[in-house]
Amino acid sequence: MDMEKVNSMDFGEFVDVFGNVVERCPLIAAAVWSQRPFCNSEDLEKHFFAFIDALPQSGQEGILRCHPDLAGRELQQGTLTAESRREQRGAGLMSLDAAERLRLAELNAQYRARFGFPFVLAARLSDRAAVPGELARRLQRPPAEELRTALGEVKKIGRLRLADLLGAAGLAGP
Ligand SMILES: NC(=O)N[C@H]1NC(=O)NC1=O
Repeated sequence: MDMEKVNSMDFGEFVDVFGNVVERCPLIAAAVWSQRPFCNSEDLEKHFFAFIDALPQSGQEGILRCHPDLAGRELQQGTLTAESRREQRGAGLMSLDAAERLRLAELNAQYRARFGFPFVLAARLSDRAAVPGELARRLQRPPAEELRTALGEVKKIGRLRLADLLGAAGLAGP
């Protein structure tokens, strides 16, 4: 999909296509649409990230809270978004054994209790073997530092999702 196509999208189409670049936060795509035209994919990405950076802490924490746990209840219940499902499956989080699932559930709960938002990690850049160690490590960090790290992961996820969308031949159109 080229930028000309992106820049020609009406509001509804843009939000349909880019609404989950940030997990369950279509409001961000809705706000970014107003900034068009975009000169290239980096420019488009910059607007998504600038919106996140400009939010007060409560809004940034709200974005994190829109993310499903890794290997959590929504994965078990089949209620993940298509993007999250693909990412979690790719990292092997759909094939954990019972002990691994329990360990992650405990760590996720500890993390949420400490910071007040779920543990967020770009699953496509990690894997099932690395996630528990990374979670345990980040559990020890000071809250302000951890908020910055978690938002950095949201941006990594968004960058990969944008690349999928902009590279997708099926969406290129005539
Ligand atoms: N909790 C969390 O990190 N969730 C996410 N990570 C990812 O790569 N996709 C998600 O939904």
